[in-house]
Amino acid sequence: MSETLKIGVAGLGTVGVGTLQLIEKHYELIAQRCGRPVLVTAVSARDRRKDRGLDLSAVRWFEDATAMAADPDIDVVIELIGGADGPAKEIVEAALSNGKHVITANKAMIAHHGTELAQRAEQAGVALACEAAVCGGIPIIKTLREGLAGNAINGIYGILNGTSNFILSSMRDTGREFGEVLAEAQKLGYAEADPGFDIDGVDAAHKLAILTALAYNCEVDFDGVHVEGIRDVTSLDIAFADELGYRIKLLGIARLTNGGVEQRVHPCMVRKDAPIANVEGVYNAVVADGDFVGSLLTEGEGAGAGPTASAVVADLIDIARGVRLPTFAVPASVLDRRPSRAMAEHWGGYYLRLMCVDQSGVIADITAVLRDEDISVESMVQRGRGPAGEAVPIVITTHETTEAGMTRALDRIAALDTVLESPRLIRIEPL
Ligand SMILES: NC(=O)C1=CN([C@@H]2O[C@H](COP(=O)(O)OP(=O)(O)OC[C@H]3O[C@@H](n4cnc5c(N)ncnc54)[C@H](O)[C@@H]3O)[C@@H](O)[C@H]2O)C=CC1
Ligand SMILES: N[C@@H](CC=O)C(=O)O
Ligand code: NA
Repeated sequence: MSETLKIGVAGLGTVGVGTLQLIEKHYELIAQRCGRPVLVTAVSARDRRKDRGLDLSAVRWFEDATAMAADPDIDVVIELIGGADGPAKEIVEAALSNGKHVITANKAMIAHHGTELAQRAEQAGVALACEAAVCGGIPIIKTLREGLAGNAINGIYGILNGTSNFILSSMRDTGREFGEVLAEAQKLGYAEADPGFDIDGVDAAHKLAILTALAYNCEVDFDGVHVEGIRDVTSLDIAFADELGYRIKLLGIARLTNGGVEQRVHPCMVRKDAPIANVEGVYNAVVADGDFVGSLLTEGEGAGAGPTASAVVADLIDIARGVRLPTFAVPASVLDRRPSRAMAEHWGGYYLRLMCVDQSGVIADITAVLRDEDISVESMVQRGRGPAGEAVPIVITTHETTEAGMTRALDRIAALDTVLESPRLIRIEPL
């Protein structure tokens, strides 16, 4: 067997601990598959005294992870700290400039600096691998870069955030409140250090920006993603969706447009019988439509220690085997720049929920605004009879129309005296 591959791991939280456990448990299996032993010889985290249930007695401890990244006795640095900038980026840059391969689960960093870091890795002749950064255990980067390499990708969409899918599924199935389910996702190790990234759609947008670069050979453009999260999705909307034959899912969607690319993350109404509607809990799924392969759905756990460690170690095994692949589907130096399509140009159906005073003329006023914007109503439901002055929900679904017209209509509807709360809008996605 050839020489041992020596690993330094920065960050020993959910993913770091899971990765060390996997490498320890499958030491023999990994050595067999790589034709050489793979050993964690150094680690760095914030608190040395913390009990992580790991035996670190034979491993060098670095207080300064950047020093670890520069240590001549380490071949591969695994960055599992998180954050687009700060220590994580410094460590990765130090590792690359010292000629070390890097593996990272850090989607925020790749979404913001992926093109530049991949170029640095290529110049240094080392790997920068990030399978764990997108959809945890699903090998979606490998799928796009390798398995579908012969296809032009017509479109790609998916459930890209485990925490928000867990919240939406649990709210629907158990009637539990948003906050309570989020706390459980945090306890299970699914959520980001700042869970706002999960529930406001930012984490899904990080992943979508990476998938777009892989699918369309373009630079990673996080700022080009339209982002909305699930904070405003209520149990009432979930119940109305069910009644109308839909489920609410937070989706990331990317498509080529004329000369550009459309990238959007927002809650969607999807028909209950669509495969993606039945992906529940912490599971993620990605549907890629290739021109020769057709539609391909991959599904698996998108967060948590085990699935994420599985992806980290898959990258590690590639490196140990001597496989050298670019971070994206083409070398970073030849990635194109593609302009993003504005959300105002979106064309689709809409679900609107309005909380209105229960009096005559209300519906006529609302439909008059929709008529003025040439928006055609598909269905309308009013529930209950409220006591005088109390709000009752009116739910409207529309045929396809423009986002710009819908935004103008909603501004006027929100200003009506009989509409008591901000209107809720959820886009209907025909998948
Ligand atoms: N938790 C999950 O399910 C998944 C997480 N990720 C990503 O993996 C990365 C790590 O996530 P988690 O393990 O959940 O986070 P975590 O918060 O559980 O762990 C972070 C670790 O980094 C250490 N750390 C912080 N600053 C440091 C520094 N300056 N030097 C050395 N260590 C430092 C902390 O002590 C802690 O051990 C993040 O980029 C996250 O987005 C990716 C996929 C799934
Ligand atoms: N917080 C993320 C973790 C995995 O990327 C999620 O919930 O999906
Ligand atoms: Na993955």
